[in-house]
Amino acid sequence: METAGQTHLATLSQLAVASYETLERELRATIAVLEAQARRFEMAIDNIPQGICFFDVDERLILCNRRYAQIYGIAPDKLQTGMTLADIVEHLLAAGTSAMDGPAYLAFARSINSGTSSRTWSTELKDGRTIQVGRQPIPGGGWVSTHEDVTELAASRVMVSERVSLQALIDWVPDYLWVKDSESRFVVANKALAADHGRDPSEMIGLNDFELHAPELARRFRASEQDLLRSGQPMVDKEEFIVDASGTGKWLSSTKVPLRNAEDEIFGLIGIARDITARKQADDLRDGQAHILEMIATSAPLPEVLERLMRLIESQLSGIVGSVLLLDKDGAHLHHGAAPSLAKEYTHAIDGTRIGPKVGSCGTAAYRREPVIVTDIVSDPLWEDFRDLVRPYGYRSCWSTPILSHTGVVLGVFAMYSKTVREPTKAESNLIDFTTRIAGIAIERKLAEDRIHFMANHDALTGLPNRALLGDRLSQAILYAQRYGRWVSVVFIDLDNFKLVNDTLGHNAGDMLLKAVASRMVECVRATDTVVRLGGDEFVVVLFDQDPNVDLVAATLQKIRTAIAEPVCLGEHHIRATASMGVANYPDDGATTDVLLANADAAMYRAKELGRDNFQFYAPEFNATAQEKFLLQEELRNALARAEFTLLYQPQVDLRSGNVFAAEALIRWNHPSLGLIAPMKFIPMAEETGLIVPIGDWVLHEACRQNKAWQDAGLPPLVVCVNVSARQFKEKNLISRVVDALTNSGLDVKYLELEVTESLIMQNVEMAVATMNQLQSLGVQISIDDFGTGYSSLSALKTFPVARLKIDKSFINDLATDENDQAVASAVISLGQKLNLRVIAEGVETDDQIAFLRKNNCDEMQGYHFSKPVSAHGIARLLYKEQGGHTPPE
Ligand SMILES: Nc1nc2c(ncn2[C@@H]2O[C@H](COP(=O)(O)O[C@H]3[C@@H](O)[C@H](n4cnc5c(=O)[nH]c(N)nc54)O[C@@H]3COP(=O)(O)O)[C@@H](O)[C@H]2O)c(=O)[nH]1
Repeated sequence: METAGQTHLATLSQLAVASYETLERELRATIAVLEAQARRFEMAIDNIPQGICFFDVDERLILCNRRYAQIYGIAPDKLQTGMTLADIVEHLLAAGTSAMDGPAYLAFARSINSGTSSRTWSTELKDGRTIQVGRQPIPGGGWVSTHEDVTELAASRVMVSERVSLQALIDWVPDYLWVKDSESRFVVANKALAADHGRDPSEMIGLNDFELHAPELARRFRASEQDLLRSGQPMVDKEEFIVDASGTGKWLSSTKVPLRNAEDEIFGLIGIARDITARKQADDLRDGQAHILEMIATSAPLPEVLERLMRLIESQLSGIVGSVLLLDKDGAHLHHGAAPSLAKEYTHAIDGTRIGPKVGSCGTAAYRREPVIVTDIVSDPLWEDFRDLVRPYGYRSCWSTPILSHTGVVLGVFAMYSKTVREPTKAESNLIDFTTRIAGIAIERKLAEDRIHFMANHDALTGLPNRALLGDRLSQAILYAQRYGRWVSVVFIDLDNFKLVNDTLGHNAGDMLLKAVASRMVECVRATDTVVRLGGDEFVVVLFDQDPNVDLVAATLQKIRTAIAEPVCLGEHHIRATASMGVANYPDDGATTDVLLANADAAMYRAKELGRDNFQFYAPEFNATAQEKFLLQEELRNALARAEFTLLYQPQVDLRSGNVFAAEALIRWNHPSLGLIAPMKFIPMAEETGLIVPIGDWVLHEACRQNKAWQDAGLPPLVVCVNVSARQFKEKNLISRVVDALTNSGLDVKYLELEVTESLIMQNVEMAVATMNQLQSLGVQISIDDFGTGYSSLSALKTFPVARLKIDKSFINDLATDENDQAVASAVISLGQKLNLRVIAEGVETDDQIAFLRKNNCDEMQGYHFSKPVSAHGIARLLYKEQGGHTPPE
């Protein structure tokens, strides 16, 4: 290549042969052209990005550009044409850019620039820059060199080579790893991350999130990263849920840290994220199970527990929905307990399915009591009858597991449906088994709670609501009545003489009677009414939403009364029960549950007082009666000390001779202000309070004393009969008390007879017979009072050491007309005859009754027909009269 200098010299040699003027003109023109060319050439050279130098064969500088001076830090004016290479090296050293010293640099330059071949090499300057130098020889000697600052390029080359090795390294990392620039573009991405997007790591470079993710997720990523780049705050182990490009939801734990350059400026970020979906699922499963167990422990409603359980398992198994079916009490039908994700129409369609050997997966699983895995509903014969039903919903496989109690009883079925034809994996089966067991615990617990609740609110014997439920039902009835202007009738019911049945026929018979009466009462009322057993023989009926009409209430009560009175068969006995009932109506007789119950109770007591087997509507004075009863009880406690008791005597007559042979002592209470009080009014009270023991003692002493007094007065000797109450009879020292009474009075034991009731004996036959034997061995006679009412059996009667049977008044009252009473009376008489016992009829008031008794060979009688109970003087008078003597003095 010709240099500018060569052209110049050639031109000058041509001009030497031309005429001076012409030549001068031409020369000037040529010089101008050449100068212009040279300027353009220099300008061009100055504008190229590389430094450039021309050297002649003598190592002298022909030309260099500004860039060259700039690269080496030499002032441009220092570089003059004709300078030697050594001069330039001097300038270079002065500029301080050379990394080598002068001689070394010169030697290096000369070795490089010698020869005729082209060369390229890099040199590193003192300031760290890398200069790539090219050398090209010039024809005829000399050379041209080019100089390019390749520092950045070198750096990126290093980076590229580093990146290549780093890529290999990070591709081993199973987590997602990436570097992004300040614009959130990927600079580096590892294989795991790239593979998720179906790419190679190199294809990720330069992409941003919007090119990889759905817009919403991309926006989320970008916003958080830009925030991080702005604030410089790293994001550490942030757990976030994303839906990836394939539509799969996954949990990531992400850490993103800003990247800074030497100037501490942020130019990008490095991120690492781990797919923690499996761990999250395990956590969710554990937390979910803990939550469900807590729900079970805290008695959360069963549907809520089952729904939570179902949602939990659905969150663990992809593409699966399920249901819990509960087995009805009848053990034959299935009803839905929870099916949050199953198509509602389908759920309804199979609700109430009967279990059986070929009833889809669930009905069959419950029937077989083992899991039934149907992988393809379309072809499995178990689904034959249900295929059309399920088709519209697209379920193809159904895996059903019976839910069993801890004793192995089927409680329901756990069903899982998939829209693909498949069977469960091992892991899925394990999870289903485990969840099914939890469902079993929840159901069993609910059943136990229901049972406890029922037991707490119901009577175990009759199954009726108990006192605990009464308050609730009554309150609701009152609220309803208040709102709609209706009545609530509260009926207190107490069976009459129930204790007698219990005592004489035993507790089993008593229980049977209570059950029979309870179910009859329930049949008499509407489903909205409530029949409650308070305990013992006490019941309450709450009549809900009543017409405000006493007659209608009375009609219901009469219905109950009639139903109760129907005979009940208790083994070999047929019992006719009766009840005393008291009614209080809301709102007239009370506004609260307590007041209504108290007033119905008072009315019931009134019914008892009025002879039982009737019902009474509450009246305010009943409470006054209760108050009165309380006061009377207090008076009774003092009556003995105040000597307010007296005895009347009722003669007993031999039916054949007509002679008085005995007298029954009957107590009276002569109250200073209340007057004469009948025993029926205070004896039960004395029994209740235990006062009967000292009172009975007094009667015994007084009767013996009086009898001895009659004898001492010269009257024909009589037997005095003294009633002994159950409480007295059970006293341990009864025998010694009797002995005391005889000793104190001096009465011969053969003139004392004790009357014990049949029911008293039947309460505890063994004990009664033992006590009666002791009395008999003393010489005291015993008669059985109220005979015929206590259900004593013939075999038991034979063992009783008694002298007389006393036919109860209730059988004598209608003796003339009632065939049943006649049958009982004649049976008792013939029984006495067979057992060699005397029989006395009590309550005899008419000639017809006497005629019947005589005709049936009854031995004795007592009753108003002959004499009412009379004073001791009255008896004396009677006996004198019988003797044909005069009336004794008072
Ligand atoms: N533990 C004790 N109980 C006693 C004592 N004194 C009496 N009683 C018991 O009280 C009940 C009621 O007795 P009372 O009012 O005295 O009635 C007796 C007779 O008056 C009555 N009676 C007798 N004959 C007739 C009649 O013809 N008609 C009719 N309507 N009543 C009549 O019967 C009662 C006697 O019954 P009973 O004892 O079963 O023979 C009563 O149960 C007494 O037992 C006592 O001191 N202690």
